[in-house]
Amino acid sequence: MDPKLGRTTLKEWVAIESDSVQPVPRFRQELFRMMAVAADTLQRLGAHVTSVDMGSQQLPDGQSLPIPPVILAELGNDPTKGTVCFYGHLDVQPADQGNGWLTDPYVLTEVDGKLYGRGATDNKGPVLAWINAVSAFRALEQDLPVNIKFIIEGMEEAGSVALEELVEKEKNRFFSGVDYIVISDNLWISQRKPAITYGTRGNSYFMVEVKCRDQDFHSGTFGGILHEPMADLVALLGSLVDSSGHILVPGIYDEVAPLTEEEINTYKAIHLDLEEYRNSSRVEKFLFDTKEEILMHLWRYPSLSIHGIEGAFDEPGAKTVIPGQVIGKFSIRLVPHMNVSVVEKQVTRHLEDVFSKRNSSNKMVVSMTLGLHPWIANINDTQYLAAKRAIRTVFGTEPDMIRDGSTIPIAKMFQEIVHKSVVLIPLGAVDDGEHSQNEKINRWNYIEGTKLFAAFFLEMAQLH
Ligand SMILES: NCCCC(=O)N[C@@H](Cc1c[nH]cn1)C(=O)O
Ligand SMILES: [Zn+2]
Ligand SMILES: [Zn+2]
Repeated sequence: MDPKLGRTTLKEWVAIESDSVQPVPRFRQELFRMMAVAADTLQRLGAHVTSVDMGSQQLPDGQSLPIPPVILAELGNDPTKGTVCFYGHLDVQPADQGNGWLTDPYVLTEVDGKLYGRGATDNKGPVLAWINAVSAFRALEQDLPVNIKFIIEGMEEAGSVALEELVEKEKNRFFSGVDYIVISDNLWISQRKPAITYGTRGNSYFMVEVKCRDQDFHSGTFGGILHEPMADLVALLGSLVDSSGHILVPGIYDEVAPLTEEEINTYKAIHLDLEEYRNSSRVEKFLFDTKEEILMHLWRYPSLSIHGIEGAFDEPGAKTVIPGQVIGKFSIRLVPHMNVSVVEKQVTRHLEDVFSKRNSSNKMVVSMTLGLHPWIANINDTQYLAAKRAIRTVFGTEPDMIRDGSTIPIAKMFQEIVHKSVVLIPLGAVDDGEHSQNEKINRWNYIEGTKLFAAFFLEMAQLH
């Protein structure tokens, strides 16, 4: 670490095992350490830093764990300048070297220009790139072209626990002077071409429980005389989506935004080598054959995925059990202008309808455990123009204007609560492997990404 500039390296950050997904005291300690290191880095840069106590988290097993603080930091408060707020997270997904990693996930390791390590791209690298960009102005003894704020959390991978309440609370204080919000927590759609993201899908996560009793049965003793919970559940799950990916819940497509010719042209403009995409994903055939259809079904149409069955026998071997109670888990990715509570009603009504036709004596309970709204931005907002110009300067090309099929709940929260324009400026390449084994960020992306953020500050200052 450079004591004067507060410069920290990605290697130091990756070495901190800030896993927020596994709720165990050791990782929580690491998360607290991570947030303390980040707060210290920002302080050394000259930022005014507040580490907000987020209280504790009640787990389903009765255990309580402390939530790492959220960092709110401010650099500059010149009223003649625009204020850009950067959101990032420093927690990571679990990583276990025994589980397919070729290097130690917590030791940043360079191989052929690729920096491997958990959190390298999601999201420690991009947070540090933003800090490095600020630090570059400091090193050159130049005034920052814009006022900068940071909101950095440590629980994103666990669902951003308690963050919405904090954003609500800080709406008229920390966020009052903010003009624009930048998030860099997703990927390009290509290996080399930069992108700007203007929309994400939402997600409604469902659990459907089918219960006969709270104990399993022997299938020799009871098989043939029971309404088996698993058979009910498989029928319920099988009623949700057909083999072409079309969702069978009545009314689910009613509110989906109509497709315009202009929108189709935006998909045509994106360069996506389908063959390369298919090969790198190691998938023999997708549901759709054209680039436009693939992009539309990832970004602007809903999809339904079945994730798992709790209580099912899933071990190797041939146990002759009839599970007494099972819980099916599935989710629907939502798109503009679908509504979370309408979807909840449609899904519940559909499952009740299918279940009632089975005349089963089991009990079925449907619950929506997560309702995250889709987000879409106005790409004519100033910061989109600034990001495009900065990309032209640093990369010498026009960006792909993309949406993301996954969900970044904080984007919609900022839009709804803070009422500020949000842009996603990803730095990582399509093959960075967020959440997967051997996550990496390319050295080139990390360095050019830092330059991109610095160029973005300058463009924002001109356009504000
Ligand atoms: N490329 C950004 C990925 C962010 C991400 O993985 N978000 C999760 C959030 C979520 C949605 N439902 C439950 N968690 C995602 O699965 O989209
Ligand atoms: Zn992330
Ligand atoms: Zn993630």
